[in-house]
Amino acid sequence: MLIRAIGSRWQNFRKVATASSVDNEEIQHFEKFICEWWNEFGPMKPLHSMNKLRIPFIRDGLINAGALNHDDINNPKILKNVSILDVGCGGGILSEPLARLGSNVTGIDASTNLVHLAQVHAKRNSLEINYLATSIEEHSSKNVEKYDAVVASEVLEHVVEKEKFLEACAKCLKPMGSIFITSISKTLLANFAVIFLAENTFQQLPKGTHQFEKFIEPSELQKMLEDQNCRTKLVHGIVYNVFTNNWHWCRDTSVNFAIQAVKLKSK
Ligand SMILES: C[S@@+](CC[C@H](N)C(=O)[O-])C[C@H]1O[C@@H](n2cnc3c(N)ncnc32)[C@H](O)[C@@H]1O
Repeated sequence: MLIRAIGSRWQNFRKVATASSVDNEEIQHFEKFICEWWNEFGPMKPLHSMNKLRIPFIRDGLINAGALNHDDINNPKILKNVSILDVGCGGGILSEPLARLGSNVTGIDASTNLVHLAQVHAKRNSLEINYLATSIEEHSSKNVEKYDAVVASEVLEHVVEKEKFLEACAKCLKPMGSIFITSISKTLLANFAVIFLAENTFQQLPKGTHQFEKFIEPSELQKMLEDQNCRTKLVHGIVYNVFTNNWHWCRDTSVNFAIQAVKLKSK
């Protein structure tokens, strides 16, 4: 009885002490690959190849959500009037092409070392990106309704306290702004495809990158977004070919998926 009471107190204490979405073991895991982050054929190669799919997804999602001026549609810097927060930006694989499309990108990550890498890499490529080593909870406390779009790509499956994470993401978003998320579904098929095949068998991803318990089904994510006043606009399934390192859209969302949701105006 006493042990159970102490155990429950300890759990509550831990919840308060770690009142953040950051799992430090995850951050340490990603920092191991810092030297190879920008190697297109290295351990982060699926993130590099995923850009072919997720950049048009974000760009077209913003066009369809009416976030762009009509005059900008044919401009190579099509996103020039759009402010984007890239949450869990890592070394900047997604932030950089978004900045090349003209958008005003802020990238945040819980890893100071990865943010430093991102800063150095952007500078070398003459890109102006505002990178910050911080948590989304901290950032959202000072940047309420600041961004036209918030992106969290391949991050949610590494986060604890997903509701808190999404609440903070939504807080940073302007009303009628879009949140774009890509993640992994909590299904046995995803466990097999991502952990057994991609990680353990073909080693297309570093072993130990994913834990099944942290995956989330799109329907559960949609519900959490609704709770933050964000209405789902699009849900796509994504399939990764481990042999060709190519990503494709598909109907089936039971392994990888992408969601765009729009923050409604407050009632
Ligand atoms: C798989 S990488 C994705 C990086 C980037 N989004 C991309 O697609 O190129 C996951 C990143 O999320 C960061 N991360 C994990 N949990 C986080 C959290 N709770 N808050 C902020 N960053 C987090 C890690 O440090 C890592 O850089």
